[in-house]
Amino acid sequence: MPATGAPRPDAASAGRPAGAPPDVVRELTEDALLALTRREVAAIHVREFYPADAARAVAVRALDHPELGNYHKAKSGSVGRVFTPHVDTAWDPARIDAYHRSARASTAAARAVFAPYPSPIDLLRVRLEELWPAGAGLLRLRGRACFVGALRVFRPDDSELFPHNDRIDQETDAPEIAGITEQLTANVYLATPRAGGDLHLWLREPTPDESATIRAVEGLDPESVGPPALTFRPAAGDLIMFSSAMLHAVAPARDEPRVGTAAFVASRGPGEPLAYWS
Ligand SMILES: O=C(O)CCC(=O)C(=O)O
Ligand SMILES: [Fe+2]
Repeated sequence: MPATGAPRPDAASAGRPAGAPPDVVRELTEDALLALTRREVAAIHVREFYPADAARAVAVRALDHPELGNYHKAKSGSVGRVFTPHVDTAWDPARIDAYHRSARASTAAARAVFAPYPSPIDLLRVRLEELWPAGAGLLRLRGRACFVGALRVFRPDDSELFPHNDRIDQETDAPEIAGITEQLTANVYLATPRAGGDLHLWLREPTPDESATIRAVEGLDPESVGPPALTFRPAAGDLIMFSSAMLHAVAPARDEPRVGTAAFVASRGPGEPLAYWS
C-alpha cells in the first residue's frame, strides 16, 4: 500500500489511449504479479485456475459449514464467511489471541473442506512461492502465524459488499507490516450465480473521508463513488487478483449463492517475499 494513501485514479491505465480499458492479464506469471503490484495492470483474471467441477462440488459444503458466520461491520454483515478472517479481530486483544491460537487448525480445516481435491489457496500459495522473485510465505503478526484460506458466501438477494478497500495497516500495528507497499486480494470462485454477483473495481484508493467511512462500517454508498472502471463476471474455477487497497465491491447475487475462497497477499517489493493470510 502506498504510504501516502494518495488516490491514483489513472494508475492502471497510464500510457493507454484515453477511454481504452485498463489491462487485465489472463495468466499468473512473474511479470503479471510484478505489474499488478506496481499497478501497471488492473487485475489478473485466470479462467479455470481450478477445475470448475471440483469448485462446484465443494461450494455446497461452505453453505452449511458449522464455522459459517458473518463479517462484523454494519455494511459487510450480510456476507457469510467460514472461519474468522483477520479483519474480524477488530483490534480486540481477546479476538486477536483467538485468531492466532486457531490459525493453524482453521487453515487445516479450510483445506479439508476441499478433500479429496487440493485447496485452491494452497495451489495459489505454491505458485506465488515459485513465481515471485523472493518467494512467498505465510504472514506472521507479532511472531504468530496467521490463518489463510477463508471461504466467503454471498446469499442470493441478501449479501452485498459495498465499495470498500482492505488494508492490513487498518487492522493491526504489528511490526511485521512495516514496508508493505501493496496489498492484493486473490479470489478463487467456487460457485457463481447466473444473475448478479459482479465484481466492480474503481482503480483508485478511497479519499480520507471515504476511508473513515470504510473503517467505521466497511462500505460506501455506491451512488457516491461513480461508475466502476472495470466489472468482472467470474465463473466457477476462476482466479481474480487485484489491489485490495483500491476500491472494489460485489453486487448481490440474484438467483444462486456466490461462493469463493480468498487470501490477501502483501508485497514489500520484488526483493522481499510476498506474505499471505486471510
Ligand atoms: O468476492 C469478490 O469478488 C471480492 C471480495 C472482496 O472484497 C475481496 O476479496 O477483498
Ligand atoms: Fe474486499
